[in-house]
Amino acid sequence: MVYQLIRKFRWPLVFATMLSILSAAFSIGVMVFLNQQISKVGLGSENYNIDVLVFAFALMGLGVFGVLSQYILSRLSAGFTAQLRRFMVGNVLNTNYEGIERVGGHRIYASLTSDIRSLASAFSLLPHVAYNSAAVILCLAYLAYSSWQLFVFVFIFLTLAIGFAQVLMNRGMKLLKGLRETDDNLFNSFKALVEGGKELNINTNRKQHFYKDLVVPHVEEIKRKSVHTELNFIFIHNWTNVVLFGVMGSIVFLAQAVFTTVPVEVVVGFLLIMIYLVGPISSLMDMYSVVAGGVVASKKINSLELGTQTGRLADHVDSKSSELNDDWQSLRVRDLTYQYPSSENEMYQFGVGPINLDINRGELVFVTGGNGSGKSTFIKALIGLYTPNSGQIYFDGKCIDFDSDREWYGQHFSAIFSDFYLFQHAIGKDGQLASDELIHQYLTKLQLDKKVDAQDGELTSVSLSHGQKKRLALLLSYIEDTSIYIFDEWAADQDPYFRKYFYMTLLPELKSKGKTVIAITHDDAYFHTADRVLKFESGLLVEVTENDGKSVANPKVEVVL
Ligand SMILES: Nc1ncnc2c1ncn2[C@@H]1O[C@H](COP(=O)(O)OP(=O)(O)OP(=O)(O)O)[C@@H](O)[C@H]1O
Repeated sequence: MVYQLIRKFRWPLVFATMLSILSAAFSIGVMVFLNQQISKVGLGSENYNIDVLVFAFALMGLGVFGVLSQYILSRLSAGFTAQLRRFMVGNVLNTNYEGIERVGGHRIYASLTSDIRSLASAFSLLPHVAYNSAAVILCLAYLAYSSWQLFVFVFIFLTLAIGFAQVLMNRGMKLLKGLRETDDNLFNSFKALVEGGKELNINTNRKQHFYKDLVVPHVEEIKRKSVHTELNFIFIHNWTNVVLFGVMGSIVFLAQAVFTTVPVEVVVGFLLIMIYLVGPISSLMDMYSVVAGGVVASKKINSLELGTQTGRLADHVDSKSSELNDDWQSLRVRDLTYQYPSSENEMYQFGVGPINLDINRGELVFVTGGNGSGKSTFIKALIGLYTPNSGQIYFDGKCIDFDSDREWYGQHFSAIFSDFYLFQHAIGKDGQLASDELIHQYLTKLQLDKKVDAQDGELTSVSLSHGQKKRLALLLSYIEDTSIYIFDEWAADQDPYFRKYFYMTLLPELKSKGKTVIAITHDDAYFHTADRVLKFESGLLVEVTENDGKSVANPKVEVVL
């Protein structure tokens, strides 16, 4: 994913790099020019005015190309970061729910924040890397030109020194990887800190345990690993300095004892360039930690495999591909099974099915069963949030292919899960924000008109009780106006009055409009209002009770397509 993005920016990156190299060439040019001028000190120069003009021109080039490359670079870096954010969010949105659940919210959040930052920093350094590399290469070329004997010595010395630094660099990469892994744990703690705010606030023992046994060990581990990693890069930095000054000292001593034929001004020029080289080489070594951090971040983002489950990788959000089937008449489930993927933390893998079931247009179906019997799991597989391991779902005879039809098929459902998230914008079937008038009608219907208002399709307040929030979620579902409604224990938080209103008025009303309702519920007092009650036990559909009271144990459905 990151590689694709870098490819997208390759031409502006090449342009900024070229400008950086030009800027480097000018700075080396100034150095070389000054070096040559030193030899004229005390002798006078015939071309004095021309020399001053050339120098002024070189300074101008240095400034202009410097500013230009830095400006293009900052624009490029901001553009890359923005594109990376869009890419990441787009790919999270285009990733199957299963994939999101597998990765875990905290890991996605960690990537959205720390990995994007690390990558953007590394990306913005690329032209600086080019600048400094160019400076080093040009300097070495000039050194070779001024004295090949001294250059051969410098080259061998530097090659050996870089070889040793490489060992430290590889170690640094490993340390950075380890450091990044601990970030995920810390983000998990941050998630608990925010989401478990109430529980932590009320319970001092829990607060203590959370702080001392969960957060502090993670923070300390990060501190320890950071110091360790930093120490590695400090070694690299100082090793570089020692090597460079070592080379300079050796040149001076070798010039006295071995290379006695090399003129003094060549040795002085050589040293001048070497002193200049300290800057670019040290910068390159310092940048290595940032670039390596970017490589680690890129690998981390790729390991999430966002968007790859759907085969799409994009900086946009997929939209409905074709017209919905609003006239559908039957939804048939055949031998459907779904098993959660294995994980280290789970004692066993829960699965549902094989399940056979026919649901007709306009039916009111209740799903019941003990906690953990698989009701929600089945519903998630039914509506395409989970991909069944085997079996088929036929929507009006069309066998749903979860690779190509998932998006389209999912559009026929509006769902309120027990752990729902309440969005503030009401979006209609046409994808547009609903009119405030329509929102008001539903606010009145759901007895929230005194608490909530609407402005340009947005609910003005969602600071409500949990039961009231669920009513707002119902309002959003109404406005979505799909043909199938899924309610996962919707009435569980409602007062007796509203619970009755839900079962006796709202659900029959939806049915009378031709909507199909599948509601997970434990409210047996209202089971008689449903057309059918499906009972789950240990992942299996064990009983179907028809509204005439007829009960069918272990129902087998005739396959009629
Ligand atoms: N994300 C998950 N990963 C792995 N296993 C899961 C996951 N979610 C649920 N399970 C397993 O599936 C089983 C059934 O969960 P499910 O949510 O379908 O039950 P349910 O019938 O809806 O229960 P409840 O009435 O308590 O909501 C659980 O006991 C659990 O072992």
